[in-house]
Amino acid sequence: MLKTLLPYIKLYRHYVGLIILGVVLVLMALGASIFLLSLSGWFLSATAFVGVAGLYTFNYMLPAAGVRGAAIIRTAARYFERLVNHNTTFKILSYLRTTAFQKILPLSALQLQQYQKADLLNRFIADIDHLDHLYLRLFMPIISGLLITAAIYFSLSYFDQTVALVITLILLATILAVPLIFYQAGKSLGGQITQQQREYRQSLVSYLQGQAELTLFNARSHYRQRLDAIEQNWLLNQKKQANLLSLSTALILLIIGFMTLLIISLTANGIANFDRPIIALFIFLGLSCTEILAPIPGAFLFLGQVLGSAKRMNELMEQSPDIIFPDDGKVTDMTRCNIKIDDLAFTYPNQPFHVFEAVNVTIKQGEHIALIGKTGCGKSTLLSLFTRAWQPTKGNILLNDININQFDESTLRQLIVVIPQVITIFSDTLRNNLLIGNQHATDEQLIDVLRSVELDKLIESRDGLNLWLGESGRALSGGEKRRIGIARALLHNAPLVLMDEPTESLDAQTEQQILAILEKCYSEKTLILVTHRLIQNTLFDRTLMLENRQLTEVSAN
Ligand SMILES: Nc1ncnc2c1ncn2[C@@H]1O[C@H](COP(=O)(O)OP(=O)(O)OP(=O)(O)O)[C@@H](O)[C@H]1O
Repeated sequence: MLKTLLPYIKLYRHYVGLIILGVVLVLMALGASIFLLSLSGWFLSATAFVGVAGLYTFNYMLPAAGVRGAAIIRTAARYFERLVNHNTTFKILSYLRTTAFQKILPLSALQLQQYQKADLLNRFIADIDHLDHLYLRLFMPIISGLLITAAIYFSLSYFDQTVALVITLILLATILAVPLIFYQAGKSLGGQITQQQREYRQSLVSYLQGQAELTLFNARSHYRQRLDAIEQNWLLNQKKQANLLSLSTALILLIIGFMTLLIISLTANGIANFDRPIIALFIFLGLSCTEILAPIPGAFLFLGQVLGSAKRMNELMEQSPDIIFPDDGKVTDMTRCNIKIDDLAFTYPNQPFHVFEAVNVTIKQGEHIALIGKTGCGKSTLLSLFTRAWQPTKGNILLNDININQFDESTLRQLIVVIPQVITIFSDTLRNNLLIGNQHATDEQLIDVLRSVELDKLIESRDGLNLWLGESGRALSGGEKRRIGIARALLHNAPLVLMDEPTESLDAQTEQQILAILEKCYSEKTLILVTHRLIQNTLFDRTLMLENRQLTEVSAN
């Protein structure tokens, strides 16, 4: 168990200061709460004992001030404790998400292929969220519970050693033993809930995405029934978990009740040389211990779920990338790029057929190539070999006469810019969507680039570069999204431009406009543009066709 959780516990070293502050605030809130209830109990019974005669002799002011002070400290400490501990949790979670993302980023397409997108998303959202239980629900209540128990022992032993020892032992036994019982009770349930949540999310995404196919093949209601069955089982297990949680609360109340009875019987004959109201102080203190014990069984009840999530995250994060870039790669002229493809062959793993074999071609610096071929002939695959998303089965790709395996990652990324088929627009401003192309670009450069791709109208709006593009760029047309893609590529300023069907599904007029923009902006760059049909345009110097696993030249424009 510790081995599974260790990577996440280690993260806490980055936040030691905040964690100590959190523990101090929890202790203050708990301490003030216990002090408040015990003092109030003593105060009430002390005033009852002194009766009317006490009006002139009893000092009401001091305990009243103590009660008020403790109430104020409790409220303030609880507020700041929530603030600090939730803030720390968010920081830990965001660090974890960033670290996890950095770990999976270098994984090859082959390694990522084993995970469904919905599964990856579920790991990033639900599994990482579960890990916040570790800090907020597990470590914090246990650590603060043990520390406050020690404080109770030392304070009470001033009044009576035996009662102090009994209360401390009951508290310690509950803090240490009850969690183990509920951990065992909830372990397999937690694992099942994590698994069912994952299964449900994946199936739901597939169900929503596959509506058209499911309807066409009359499989919608069958699939829906399967989805409902998973949901029912998931809800059933959540109900069992909630029942266990209620049982744990009942058990804690039983322990507190038992402890209170024990305190009454031990203190019935008075405590040492102290007045009788001190008995009330002990009883109320016993009752207030509910605050220490209440969160503890619940923490361990969810531990099974936390462990399940930690295992799934570990599995993802422990992978090492199978495509390695050298640290000290070769250097080259970053302003130009010629290409030599030498005897290149590629087969997807576990597939019986080559996508292509023995591909040989030389492309000069500044040449513009149209790469055509039927759907599924391997055009996108060829482009993905340039970026090293996949490793060729045989042969080499050379840029500026250097094998791409010999460049470090940053050099290769600076040499190549890819404009994919689908341009991803983030739910962010126009500026931030463009800065993806070059983090250091100035506003002037962004505006120039937008003019080059004829998107001036976007900056003419009231918000200018702060224009909010909305989720997936909903406010933009298909053609405008492609232009944003070209604008990003222009900002990246790489000498080799790879474009995957940039005019697919656009009308003929917009297609011509986009090609004109490419001709204007990329006259000096080496360009390979993938399309599945022949495009007659002055942009292209040559057209290459991928057919029957071979690359052949079609014609010179
Ligand atoms: N990850 C993968 N694993 C296995 N086979 C794949 C994978 N990706 C693509 N393929 C297969 O490899 C072949 C080439 O696919 P690719 O996407 O490169 O074709 P394409 O020419 O770009 O097609 P389109 O014009 O439709 O985009 C296809 O038969 C496809 O089914």
